Amino acid sequence: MDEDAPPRGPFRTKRPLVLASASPRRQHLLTQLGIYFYILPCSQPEPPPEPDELPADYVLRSALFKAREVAKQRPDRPVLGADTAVILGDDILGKPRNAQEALATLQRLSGTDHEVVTGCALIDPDARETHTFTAHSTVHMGVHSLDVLQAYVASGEPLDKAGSYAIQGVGSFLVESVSGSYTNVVGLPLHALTKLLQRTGVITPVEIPCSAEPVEL
Ligand SMILES: Cc1cn([C@H]2C[C@H](O)[C@@H](COP(=O)(O)OP(=O)(O)OP(=O)(O)O)O2)c(=O)[nH]c1=O
Repeated sequence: MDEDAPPRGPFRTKRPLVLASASPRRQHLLTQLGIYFYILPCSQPEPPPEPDELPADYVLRSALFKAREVAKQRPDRPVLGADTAVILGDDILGKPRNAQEALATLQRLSGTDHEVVTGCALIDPDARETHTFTAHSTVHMGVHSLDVLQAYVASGEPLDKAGSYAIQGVGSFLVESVSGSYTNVVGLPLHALTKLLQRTGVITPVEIPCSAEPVEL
């Protein structure tokens, strides 16, 4: 990226970060904010949950794992890792292994409330600090017939999504309501993340020339 490039949104990127993610959704979420970043997915498979590991502890551990693996390759830049899981009862639901598992998951989620938790880890080499946090959202799924769920699975969208659905995609029809951050369900809690990126100087608000006329409300 051209680090002198003009800002594309409300933030100027002062320290381009490395996004340790292969998720097109995470890449899109940062891009839509106009934040400049490099993409360097973690080449190692994320660790599975430990027995009885709390969901928030797991997604944090997984996000840290991804960030630390990529930071080994880019020790000079801030590195952001993230991990999102759908929690139903005591089960941590990641991405389905196949269409059958995706359908079974969606049948379990139908008509219920479930949690979506995302862990984020930002490694800041300049400050020699690692920042971590989790964000929780509650999703209420409507009741859907087996035929509809089978047709949704056949679309292929569920196969690379935690919980076997994409709230931002075709799967939006499944969701009756969300409490908490919507972007957290997609894969990055942008409200909390942009606060952290500002605190660490990765981004700053774009300066508005004082000559700019105030917007007539
Ligand atoms: C619940 C939900 C998940 N997802 C996606 C976001 C993530 O890409 C994926 C969660 O799996 P993750 O393991 O968090 O991420 P990933 O494997 O896709 O990418 P990486 O590990 O390289 O960062 O599910 C949606 O796109 N929409 C949704 O509504």
